[in-house]
Amino acid sequence: MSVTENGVTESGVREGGAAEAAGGGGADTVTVRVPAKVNIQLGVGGARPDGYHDLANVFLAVSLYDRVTARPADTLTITCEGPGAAQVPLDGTNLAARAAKLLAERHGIAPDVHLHIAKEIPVAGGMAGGSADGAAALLACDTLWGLGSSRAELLELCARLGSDVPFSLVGGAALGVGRGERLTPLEVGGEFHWVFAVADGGLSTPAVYGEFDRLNEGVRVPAPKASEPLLAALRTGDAPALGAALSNDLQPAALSLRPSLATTLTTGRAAGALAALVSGSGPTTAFLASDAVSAVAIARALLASGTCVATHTATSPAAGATVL
Ligand SMILES: C[C@](O)(CO)[C@H](O)COP(=O)(O)OP(=O)(O)OC[C@H]1O[C@@H](n2ccc(N)nc2=O)[C@H](O)[C@@H]1O
Ligand SMILES: Nc1ncnc2c1ncn2[C@@H]1O[C@H](COP(=O)(O)OP(=O)(O)OP(=O)(O)O)[C@@H](O)[C@H]1O
Repeated sequence: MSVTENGVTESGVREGGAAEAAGGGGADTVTVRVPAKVNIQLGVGGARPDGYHDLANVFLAVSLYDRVTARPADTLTITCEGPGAAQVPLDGTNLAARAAKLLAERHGIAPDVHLHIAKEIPVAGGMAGGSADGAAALLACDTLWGLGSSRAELLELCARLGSDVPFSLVGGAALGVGRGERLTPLEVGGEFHWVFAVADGGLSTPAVYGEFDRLNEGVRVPAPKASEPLLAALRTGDAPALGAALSNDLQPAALSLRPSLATTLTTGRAAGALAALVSGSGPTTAFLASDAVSAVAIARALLASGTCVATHTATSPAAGATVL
C-alpha cells in the first residue's frame, strides 16, 4: 500500500511525527470503521432556492471501508494514508477535522485530537469518502472524549457536515429525502455483490450537480420519487431485479463531464455485470454482479481493459460507522 504521511496543524504548519499514524487498539485510542456507499437510485429534482436539489436517494452501504483513529493530542491534527491520500486536505477543511470541531464546540471543549485516516474509499469518487470520514471522526471523538451523545444528536451534527454524512453513520440501506440527509432505513433481503472501477482523477460534486442543471435548463424536472420495483428487489434480495431497477439521474451529467466513463460501463456489462451505473456524482462506476465469482471476473476484465485505474469488489449491505 502506498503511504503518504503529512502531519499538518489547522493553521497549515507541517508537523513531524509519522509515528502518530498508528492504528487503534490502545486505551487512549479509538478506531472507527466506516463504509462507502453506492446510490442504487439517485432521483434528482430541480435546483432549490438554496442551491441544493431535492432527492429520492436510495443509499446502500458497501464493504469498502475507511478507518479513522482518534487519539489525544495538544491540538487538532490530521494524517492520512492509502490510495489517493495525497489528494486529501489535511487542514481544517477536512471533513474529519470539521466533525471534531463541531462536536467539541457543541460541548464547549477544545478539539484537541489527532485523527489518522486510513483511506480505501476513492477520493472525490462519488462514494462518500469524505462524508464517511466525517461520520467516523464524530463517533471516534465522542467515544474518546466520553461524551455519550445519543444517535439523534450525532445524526443532527452529521446533517450539518454534509448531505451524505448521516447515511455514513447509519449504514445498511436507507432512503434519503430532502437534500438526502433525512433518512428512513430500508430492509435488505440478501447479499449483493459489487465491483467498483476507480477512475483516474475525481469529479467535484457541485460541478456534477451544476452540469445536471445545465443539461436540464428549460426543462420542468419532476419531483423525485423512490422506485417501488427497486425497493421490492432490495427487500427480497433479488439481484437481477435490482439490476433492472438501478438508476442515477446524475449519470448523464457525470458522463457529459467525463465521456470516457461510457466505455468503462460498456466493458463491465460485456464482462457479465447484471447492470452498470455511475456511483453518485462519479467518476467511480459500479457494477452489480450475480455472485462473488462473477464479480472477480468483471473486476479482472475492467482492469485489463485499461478503462480504470483500480477495481474493488465488495458486498452489501454493510454496517455503518462502528467502533472497533
Ligand atoms: C451525489 C451524492 O453523493 C449522492 O448521495 C450527494 O447528493 C452529495 O452529497 P454531499 O457530497 O454530502 O454534498 P454536500 O456536501 O451536502 O453538498 C455539496 C454540494 O453538492 C450540491 N448538492 C448536494 C446535495 C443535494 N441534495 N443537492 C445538491 O445540489 C450542492 O451544490 C452542494 O453545495
Ligand atoms: N476526509 C476526506 N477524505 C476525502 N476528501 C475530503 C476529506 N475531507 C475533505 N475532502 C475534500 O472533499 C472533496 C470530495 O471528496 P470525497 O471523497 O468526499 O468525494 P465524494 O466521495 O465524491 O463525495 P460524495 O459521494 O459524498 O459526493 C475532496 O476533493 C477533498 O478536497
